[in-house]
Amino acid sequence: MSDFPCWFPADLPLCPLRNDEHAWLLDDGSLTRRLTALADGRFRVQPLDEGWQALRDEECTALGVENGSEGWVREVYLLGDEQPWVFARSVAAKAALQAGDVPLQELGTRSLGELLFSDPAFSRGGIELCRYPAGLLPEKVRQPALWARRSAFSRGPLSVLVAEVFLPDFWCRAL
Ligand SMILES: C=C(O[C@@H]1C=C(C(=O)O)C=C[C@H]1O)C(=O)O
Repeated sequence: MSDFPCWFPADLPLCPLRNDEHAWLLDDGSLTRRLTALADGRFRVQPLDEGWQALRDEECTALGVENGSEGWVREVYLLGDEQPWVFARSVAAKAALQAGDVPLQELGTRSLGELLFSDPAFSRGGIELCRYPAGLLPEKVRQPALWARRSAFSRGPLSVLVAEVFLPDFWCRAL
């Protein structure tokens, strides 16, 4: 299996998702809000890794910057009932972030979704899907072929690319 994600547009005519998977992966509202409701309020964001790093090539392509560009990388678990339900990796290019006023680096345990969805100036690009490579997941939740989605939230020159991998404990609760 490849160790980089092969994203494809979610609106392909032959979408391979089951209906219940489709309803979660293609919902374009705030995932934070939906998970909070599913967990009856017992939802929180647990930061795993945050910092300036070289972005992956597929991320640079999606953000329209040169391969090898630096950016802010934020990896978190979205926990429901204290279980990791979603692994999320959000990235933005350094130059665009430093030129604007979006405090991605200061979020900590605050949900990025709250920030993005509270600012109507952000618009969301199309959703892409993939079976996420196991090797890119934290060891605790590592397994092959989990469904993931990604989309970019843009405001002026800034794009924040958010990838979300839906973990088995989530599907146990959601289905
Ligand atoms: C994009 C959203 O934000 C969520 C919250 C994140 C965070 O705090 O880092 C990351 C990705 C999302 O799962 C959302 O709620 O829809």
